[in-house]
Amino acid sequence: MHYNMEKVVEIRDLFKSFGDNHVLRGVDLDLYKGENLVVLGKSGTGKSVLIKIMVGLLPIDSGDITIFGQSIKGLKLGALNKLRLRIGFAFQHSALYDSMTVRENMEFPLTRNVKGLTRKEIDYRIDRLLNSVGLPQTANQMPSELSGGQKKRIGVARTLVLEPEIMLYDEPTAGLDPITCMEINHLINQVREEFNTSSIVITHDLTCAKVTGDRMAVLLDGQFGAVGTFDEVFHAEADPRIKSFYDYNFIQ
Ligand SMILES: Nc1ncnc2c1ncn2[C@@H]1O[C@H](COP(=O)(O)OP(=O)(O)OP(=O)(O)O)[C@@H](O)[C@H]1O
Repeated sequence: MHYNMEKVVEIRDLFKSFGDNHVLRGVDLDLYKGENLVVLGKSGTGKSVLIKIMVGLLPIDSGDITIFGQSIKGLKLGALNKLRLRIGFAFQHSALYDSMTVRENMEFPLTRNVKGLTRKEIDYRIDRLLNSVGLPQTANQMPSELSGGQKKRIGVARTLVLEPEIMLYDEPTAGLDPITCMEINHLINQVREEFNTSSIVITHDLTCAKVTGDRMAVLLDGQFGAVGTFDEVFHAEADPRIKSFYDYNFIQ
């Protein structure tokens, strides 16, 4: 087991609706320190909504989320921004700025959020991360010159530049070929080892789930219907809704 029992995120009885669309209906979930937690669920079940609530981009209807022991409900903007800096969000579409080089892309969040760093310190952090993701040679390239997998790696490196304690990966392997998917899966595990992060990985990719996840949490009809290791969740007597998901998806 890679993680310990200290909770970094506690979600309790969380409700979120948009008009008549009752998306989250009493969600409970914990993220433990050092854990990779995979969130699975059909399209439109509310995975992204949950992540957006966590980083304060959407308000809570009722229930609560506690992050690093602090309730996010009613948090003032200053405190929310401080909390957000401890959470790294690796977007589905790596979201690099097309007009900036890789180095500039990484420098931008750093100089905007951390004051007083010297040129040497900035370069040291960027070079270290480019090495960690295996792409030191791309520093002066434009995003348009990178492959899809390389863009994802740079997206992860850019997220890590602020040294987050929690990483949120939104469909990290979407649109990649199977070999590149595997490289990204290994990168997610490597990031945990190297930077001591706790992570939530949202994915539809069961290979990604199996390789990266300590635990799976399956969102079904507004609640986590099953939470456990891959084998605990995907077994022969599982809920038919999970089995259909599993049969549809499973590769090996
Ligand atoms: N800002 C919003 N306003 C209104 N409805 C929204 C908003 N954001 C999300 N929804 C609705 O909430 C539901 C859940 O959306 P969400 O994006 O969380 O799904 P998801 O599980 O992440 O799906 P996918 O796997 O396709 O990314 C959808 O029905 C969506 O239309």
